[in-house]
Amino acid sequence: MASLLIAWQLTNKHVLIVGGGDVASGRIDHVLAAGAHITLVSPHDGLHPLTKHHLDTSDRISYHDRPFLPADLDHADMVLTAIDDVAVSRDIAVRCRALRIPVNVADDPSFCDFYFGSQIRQGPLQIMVSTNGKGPKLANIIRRKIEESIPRGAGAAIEKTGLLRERLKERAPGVGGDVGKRRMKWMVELCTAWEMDDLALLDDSQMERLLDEGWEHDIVPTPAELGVAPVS
Ligand SMILES: C[C@@]1(CC(=O)O)c2cc3[nH]c(cc4nc(cc5[nH]c(cc(n2)[C@H]1CCC(=O)O)[C@@](C)(CC(=O)O)[C@@H]5CCC(=O)O)C(CC(=O)O)=C4CCC(=O)O)c(CCC(=O)O)c3CC(=O)O
Ligand SMILES: NC(=O)C1=CN([C@@H]2O[C@H](COP(=O)(O)OP(=O)(O)OC[C@H]3O[C@@H](n4cnc5c(N)ncnc54)[C@H](O)[C@@H]3O)[C@@H](O)[C@H]2O)C=CC1
Repeated sequence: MASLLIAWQLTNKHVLIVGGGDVASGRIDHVLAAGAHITLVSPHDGLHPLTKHHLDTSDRISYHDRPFLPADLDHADMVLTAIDDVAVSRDIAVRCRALRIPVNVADDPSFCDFYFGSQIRQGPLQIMVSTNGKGPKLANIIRRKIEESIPRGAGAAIEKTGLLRERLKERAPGVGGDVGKRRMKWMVELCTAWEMDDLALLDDSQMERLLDEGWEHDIVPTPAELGVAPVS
């Protein structure tokens, strides 16, 4: 079976991480990037230097210097185990299943509700390569190849497009219906007609003109018409 690929929103949710070694330090990175609060349970003598660094630098981690206790699962929205004790890992996973808490078990895929993947983050651009558990090292190698081929302006273009879509929704508010259809059609035409590098260069006033001269007249001006010029 394939898996469902989604971008799970974790802002202000509570994630329990059990274990503080090499694998856990990577999990902490990803979970902090997603804006969640972390409870980390792991004896201090097994902490990886990167885990210690996270503890020193983030105020979103509550740390407990001890082995896992079942009460740690109270109030957890998600649980990640990354420990070198498969019996404990599986016990935690079974408890999570009973409580219907989604769980990832780093050392036993058959107990995972979801897998991690090899990730790229460039501003709002997020790419994850998954081999569905078959070949994590190959996921890493493929991710590096993809990284090399991402257009340089992609992150900035997405950022600007996000701002433009917000302004468009302020100007033409409403969810769904005719206004939704019209907004989507215009955004599709704009993103198709413009190069990513041009979108990345849009400044505040050009964005306003794009809405005044483009959206209001149901046309898509060219970058040159708005004075958007790539630096040569
Ligand atoms: C199922 C999954 C569950 C999960 O962790 O969510 C899982 C499971 C296991 N990994 C193991 C080993 C290794 N994992 C890596 C690396 C990564 N593993 C990651 C994800 C996943 N690993 C999920 C599926 C991913 C997918 O679908 O493709 C990555 C992509 C993401 C991340 O962990 O953040 C990250 C690269 C991050 C990056 O590059 O960015 C390396 C390479 C290295 O260390 O250099 C090795 C050694 C080489 C090898 O085995 O390939 C073992 C022990 C196997 C054994 O004992 O023999 C198990 C358990 C098992 O398979 O039984
Ligand atoms: N999914 C993946 O990508 C990968 C998974 N693994 C597997 O993941 C597991 C963790 O790997 P590493 O981080 O490299 O191991 P590690 O040995 O560096 O770290 C294990 C951590 O778990 C802690 N721990 C052990 N028992 C605990 C308990 N009962 N409660 C709380 N904390 C406990 C230890 O103190 C230590 O901090 C291993 O079983 C390994 O085989 C390894 C590489 C990649």
